[in-house]
Amino acid sequence: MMMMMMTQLASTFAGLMFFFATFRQFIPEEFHGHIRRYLNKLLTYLYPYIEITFHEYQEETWYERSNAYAHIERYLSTNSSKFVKRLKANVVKDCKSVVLSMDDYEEVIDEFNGIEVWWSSGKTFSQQRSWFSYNGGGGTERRYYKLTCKRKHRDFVTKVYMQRVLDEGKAIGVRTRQRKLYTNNKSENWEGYQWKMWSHIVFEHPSTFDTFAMDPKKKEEILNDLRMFSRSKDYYKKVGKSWKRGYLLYGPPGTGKSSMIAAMANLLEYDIYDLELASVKDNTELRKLLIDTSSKSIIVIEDIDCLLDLTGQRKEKKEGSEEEEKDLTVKKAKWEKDKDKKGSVVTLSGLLNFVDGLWSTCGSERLIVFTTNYVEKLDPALIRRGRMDMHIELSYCCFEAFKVLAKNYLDVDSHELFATIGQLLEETNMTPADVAENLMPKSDEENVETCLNKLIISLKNAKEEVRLEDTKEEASPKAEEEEGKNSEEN
Ligand SMILES: Nc1ncnc2c1ncn2[C@@H]1O[C@H](COP(=O)(O)OP(=O)(O)OP(=O)(O)O)[C@@H](O)[C@H]1O
Repeated sequence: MMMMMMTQLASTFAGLMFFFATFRQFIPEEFHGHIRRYLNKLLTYLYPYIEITFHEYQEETWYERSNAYAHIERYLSTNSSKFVKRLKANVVKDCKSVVLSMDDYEEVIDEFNGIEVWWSSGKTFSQQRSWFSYNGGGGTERRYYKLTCKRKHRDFVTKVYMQRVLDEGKAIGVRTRQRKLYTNNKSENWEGYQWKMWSHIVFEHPSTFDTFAMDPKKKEEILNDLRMFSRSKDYYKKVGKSWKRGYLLYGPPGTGKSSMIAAMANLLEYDIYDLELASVKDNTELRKLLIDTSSKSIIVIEDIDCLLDLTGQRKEKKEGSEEEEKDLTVKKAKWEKDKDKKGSVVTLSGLLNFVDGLWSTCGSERLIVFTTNYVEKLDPALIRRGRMDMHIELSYCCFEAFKVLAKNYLDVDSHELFATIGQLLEETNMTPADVAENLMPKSDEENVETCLNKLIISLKNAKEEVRLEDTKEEASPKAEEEEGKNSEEN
């Protein structure tokens, strides 16, 4: 109602201004100044309000949602939703709660320190298409909030009241934030109804550093590094570095690289962007994806070794074991097939720029994590300190790591079979994933002892397999020698 009245007053005044503009040529020049002054006075009398508009996307940063808009949205959802007639509902936290916000073209009155302000929501349409808010009809929807207050309260509203709205909106955002796991879409789908560069689901991985099995000293070191990073905003500014840090996680499959990334995200309360490089067409697309990531996030590129070998820019290639080479060949073939199917031409230099080029400084408080099973295959330029600041080796299960898994899976801190298991873990390699699988009870009949015994049998089998393998390898050169001798004699 109030808004309607104000709109009518505004249009009355606009009519007067139009009248003045149309007939100004018939009015002597010397009266123009006076008329304008009187019209301004009349404006203050007829329409003693000011309006401030907050757009969802700023013109100059079209790719970035305005923080102010998001803070206002949350503030209004929390403070005013009970006074609004039409609401929009968002279901959050695994369908357990509903967040209500003002629907388009709704109005609400807010009061602070005895001063009233009026908020309204609306949207405009532009013919220009963008990646963000496509309305399906060839144009773009751009939402905004409009704040109206009395002209005499301008200073109070713009300084004190608005600061309160932004601070409260930000705090609500921190309290209710649902963390997200993003994956990149193919660029053909970046324009179109509801399509964006990244799709997401709610991130609710249970992995934490408490449940993560590794040497406790190493774990503590990583925890300290992460905590230090997250509170070093000022330090990074002081030393002139952008606030980001690179982690290289390497080790055989099943040693916990993905679980550690989830634990990192849970510790710091960051979102995860899981970047599938094979779907990225070229370096320009890679940069656009980077720009569209938010702060407080972890950008993950898994199996980085595949990409680098295919670009043919690797400086140094070390031979791995036969099995490793075979595994890598299979992975590369799969990657190449995906890449060809999706037409990806991301290069090493594109990736280096992604990690620490000029564009990488947009946003802040970001971790970039590469994972690989073959660290020795990587281009040294990619993993030098400064790009990948911390190199973390995730390896086969040691006794300390086993104790964490025994606690997680069987809820035991000690047992008489622990000594045997400790001994076997020293003598043979088993990944934490395999140890965990053995420790997990598969039926009600399985108890702590049966599970520990299951693990002992698996460890013994693995040890025996290695022994047989070694004996075969030792025997084969001898057999070849014998064969050689025999053929010479014949
Ligand atoms: N260090 C660990 N601590 C606790 N659980 C682990 C650990 N490593 C592996 N696991 C268990 O094994 C499963 C597989 O591990 P994960 O996927 O993290 O390994 P990965 O190193 O990322 O493997 P890949 O290289 O094949 O992607 C996890 O779901 C987790 O349950």
